[in-house]
Amino acid sequence: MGEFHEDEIPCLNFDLEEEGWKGMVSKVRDACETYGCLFVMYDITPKDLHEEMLVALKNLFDLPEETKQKHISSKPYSSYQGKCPIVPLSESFGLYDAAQLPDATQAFTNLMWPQGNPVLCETLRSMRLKMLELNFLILKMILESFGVEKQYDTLVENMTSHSRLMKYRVPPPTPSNNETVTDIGLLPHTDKSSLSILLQNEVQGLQVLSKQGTWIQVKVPEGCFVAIVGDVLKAWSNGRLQAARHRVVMSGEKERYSCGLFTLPKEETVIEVPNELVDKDHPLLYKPFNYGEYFSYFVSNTRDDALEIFASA
Ligand SMILES: O=C(O)CCC(=O)C(=O)O
Ligand SMILES: [Fe+2]
Repeated sequence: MGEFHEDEIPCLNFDLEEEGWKGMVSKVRDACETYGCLFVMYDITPKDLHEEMLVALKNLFDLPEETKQKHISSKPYSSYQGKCPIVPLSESFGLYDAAQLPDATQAFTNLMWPQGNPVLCETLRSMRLKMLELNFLILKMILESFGVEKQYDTLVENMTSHSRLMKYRVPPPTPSNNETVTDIGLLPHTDKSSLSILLQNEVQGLQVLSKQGTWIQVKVPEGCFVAIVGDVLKAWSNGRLQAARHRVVMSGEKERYSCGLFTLPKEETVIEVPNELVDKDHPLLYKPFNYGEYFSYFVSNTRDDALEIFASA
């Protein structure tokens, strides 16, 4: 088990005027290779959107259970998930494409508040757009760092998005009879996305597995986003970028709220390592594969090593 300090995960201030684009591109690439994740300070307008979003999340999860259960989707990981016996501390909503389709946010808010809630709807929409913008900005930096920025327009065309809204309850006190209680909020996984952007309240709980195999308690600086490399970028980059395995472990006495914006390829897209990323020192690790087929394979097998089994060359 190697040494690993939480504060090694870089926190980058995306004030590009001050730092310069090229310098930032190389720092993002380093972080994605070394940790598969980074913190980003990203200028938010209006300034308190982050706080408004956290209030919106609380209001949403405070709704009665039967209202929340109305959010049903045929897509996996999208319906409202309330009491789940494996991870009883967490509750979540998934929304497909919601960042790009303004009507989807409206439809969702109308379902939750039939009398309307325009303020909350606007907060959700603005925050999702901000997170989508940041997601694409980082993807652009990654392509540029590999000298394949000409692929950016195609990547954007072939990309869709998914967002998740999450609440984690306070874990129950440890019983005196030594019975184990679960403090797991979210089981260990790698994201099936290209890149994920997360936002959270002040309650920490996210843990990332280091290359050395130890769980790192991540301390997300206030107001920062977390960017996490998903399976798709790992495969596309011929294994050079790390898909960070992560989980949520709850402690303390406050509820945790978070929200994620995931970019993912449209179902029919073929993920293929660019020729520029294959050479004598970097033999091809992943054969071309169809994203929709990979996702279905994962949904029906939910194996940790799904990517390796499905797409190894
Ligand atoms: O709540 C978090 O911070 C993590 C969420 C997450 O990993 C996910 O939704 O994939
Ligand atoms: Fe995740």
